Amino acid sequence: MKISIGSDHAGFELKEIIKDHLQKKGYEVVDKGTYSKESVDYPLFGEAVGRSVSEGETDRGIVICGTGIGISISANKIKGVRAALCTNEYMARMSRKHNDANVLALGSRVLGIDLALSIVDTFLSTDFEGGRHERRVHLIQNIEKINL
Ligand SMILES: O=C(CO)[C@H](O)[C@H](O)COP(=O)(O)O
Repeated sequence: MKISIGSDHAGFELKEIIKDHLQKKGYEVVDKGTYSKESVDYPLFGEAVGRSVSEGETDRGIVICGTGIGISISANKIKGVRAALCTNEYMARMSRKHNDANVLALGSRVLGIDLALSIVDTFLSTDFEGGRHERRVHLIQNIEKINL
């Protein structure tokens, strides 16, 4: 599985830790920045990861800012992106099982490193359940078609 990852300055250190963790597990990781702790604007990185997933360059995305809120809002503006802001493993599991989320958003100022890594592992190892949830995901996709 190919993963794109992006963060602002607040998420930079956690991004590097997650990138290293994923590479050690054998994932191919595409780093969309930022590349230092210098202050930057999170929408640029939410957009870059969102486009990477939406255009099929990568299978899943991970976006990180201080709270995870701004960068998840930004990624969700890209057509085809279902970004889920998760603060625990249950949310990560359900974002995959029920929502078929394709981008995980994390808050570096909210989560400890161990919890963040276990949220990432849960997100990447859980499959979409389909069934009634498929109908609901299609309804989300319909909203995108209407709001051109
Ligand atoms: O969480 C965020 C957006 O939702 C940002 O990381 C946060 O707003 C950045 O703040 P600052 O410029 O004060 O470091």
